[in-house]
Amino acid sequence: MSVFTPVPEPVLADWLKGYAIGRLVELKGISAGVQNSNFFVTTTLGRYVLTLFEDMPRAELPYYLHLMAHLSRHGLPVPGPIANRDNEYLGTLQDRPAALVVRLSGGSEMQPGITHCEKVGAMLAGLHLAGQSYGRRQENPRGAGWRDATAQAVRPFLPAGEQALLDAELAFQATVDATALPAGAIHADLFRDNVLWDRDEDGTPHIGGVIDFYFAGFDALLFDVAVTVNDWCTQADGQLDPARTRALLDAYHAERPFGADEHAAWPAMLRAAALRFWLSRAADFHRPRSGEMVLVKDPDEYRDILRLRAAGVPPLPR
Ligand SMILES: Nc1ncnc2c1ncn2[C@@H]1O[C@H](COP(=O)(O)OP(=O)(O)O)[C@@H](O)[C@H]1O
Ligand SMILES: N[C@@H](CCOP(=O)(O)O)C(=O)O
Repeated sequence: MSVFTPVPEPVLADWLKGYAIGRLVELKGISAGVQNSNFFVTTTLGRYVLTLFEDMPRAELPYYLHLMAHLSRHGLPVPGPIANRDNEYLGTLQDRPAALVVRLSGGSEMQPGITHCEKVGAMLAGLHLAGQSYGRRQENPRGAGWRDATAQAVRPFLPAGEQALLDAELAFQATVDATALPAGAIHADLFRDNVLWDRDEDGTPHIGGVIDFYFAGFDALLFDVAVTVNDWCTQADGQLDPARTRALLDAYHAERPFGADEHAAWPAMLRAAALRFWLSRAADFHRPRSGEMVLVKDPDEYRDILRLRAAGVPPLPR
């Protein structure tokens, strides 16, 4: 469920007077998503998505909204935020920080093929290249500090075998210096449900939109590639699908070639990315947010992916 805070139509109609996007025609809650309250808003001038931020510190939100504006200005299919008549992206609605962004077309593809993976690889490289000129900096909110604190919180809930896996992985990651890798603004959650697909007239899929930048931050670009590969290129048994993995990485490499330091760090980054989602899912599973119905994703999937990546991975393209 994704509407934690209801918005009555008359309240929204009044709030929209602070914008230059016409009058409210339709308001509809969105059932996907787990973090915030989201609505489709149609006005006499266009189609938008309204987000009420439920748990996120207000001071951190401008980083995400300005990043979306920056990427959109660079021609990427990222929803541009809408400024109000005070020229601000961030407002307040129902006592929550709130923002409107452009509604993009398309739907997610949960069973991607080679063409999808190629396009996602090229898109991710585009995001990273455009992000290099983004002037703001905010650390990855799910970086090393969060990882260590979450591991300590979750560890007591895990069976002995999983505790051993966690301890070994934390010890391994402590030896990895990701700060030396090429870095910049990363999406950090480019899962299949955060890309919207459209079709060309001949039926070829193309990316209509990349959404959900609310885990973005400054970190190693290769970590973002690893997060993306672990979701888009993993088979049902947890192993990487060789053809999809190659398609995604080749397409990325063609836009932003991987360096020697990235070749060396690749196995560690795939493991770090798997650990990050094992931990967040395990935390949601064992310590759910109280008073809310939230979708909890399966932590075991990423525990198994972590085990498999630690056993060996194919190299990056050269
Ligand atoms: N700009 C957008 N254009 C079209 N649909 C969107 C847009 N932003 C969000 N959505 C829809 O809303 C859903 C939830 O958004 P998401 O950002 O993933 O929520 P949450 O932050 O709560 O996880 C998405 O799955 C998508 O269907
Ligand atoms: N992609 C993450 C969950 C993040 O939720 P989102 O709906 O905000 O993308 C996972 O799969 O664990």
